[in-house]
Amino acid sequence: MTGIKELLLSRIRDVADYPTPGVMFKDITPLLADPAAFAALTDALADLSVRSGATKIVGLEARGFILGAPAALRAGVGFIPVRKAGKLPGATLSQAYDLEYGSAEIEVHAEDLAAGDRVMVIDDVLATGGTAEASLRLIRRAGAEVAGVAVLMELGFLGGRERLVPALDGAPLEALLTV
Ligand SMILES: O=P(O)(O)OC[C@H]1O[C@H](OP(=O)(O)OP(=O)(O)O)[C@H](O)[C@@H]1O
Ligand SMILES: Nc1ncnc2[nH]cnc12
Repeated sequence: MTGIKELLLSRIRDVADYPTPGVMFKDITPLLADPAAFAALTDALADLSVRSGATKIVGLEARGFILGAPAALRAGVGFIPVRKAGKLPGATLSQAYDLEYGSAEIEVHAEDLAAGDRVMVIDDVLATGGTAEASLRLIRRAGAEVAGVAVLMELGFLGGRERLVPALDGAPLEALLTV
């Protein structure tokens, strides 16, 4: 394990039975409160985005905003928020999906993505892969190309990678940590 992985892992807190019984919640707030860990994470995500040739970064609400926005600034590309339904004021594309603990619908401003864009999706956790998969559908429906998905942490036992890899169609799934 490299130094950065140890640092990031040490700043993620396990919270049992949150938000529902049986879920082990991975809380990234201690990592965000540590500027050295947050900077190392931002640099790693930005580096993956630059290497993938991404021209835009999509962040998935809400924790994907916290990680994706500084990574976009660092990478020198635009940041596009994919939000839970009903939060964006303009014309949107919508996609429904299932979560580890519920179901939801995400949206993007239709005008934010177009043919010629190459998009890296950033989020904190890959669990079942439902959120990320839905975001890939939105990106492609907008006419843009998927550069990859980059997450801080993959929960391997939930099978998100197996779900997402076919949907990625050859683009990389990068997880800085796997548990
Ligand atoms: O791989 P999946 O099973 O789709 O789960 C992963 C998603 O779930 C969490 O977000 P959540 O919807 O809880 O929203 P939040 O970031 O606003 O807390 C997490 O931040 C990912 O976006
Ligand atoms: N166990 C978990 N911890 C943190 N975020 C999540 N999103 C989905 N499952 C999660």
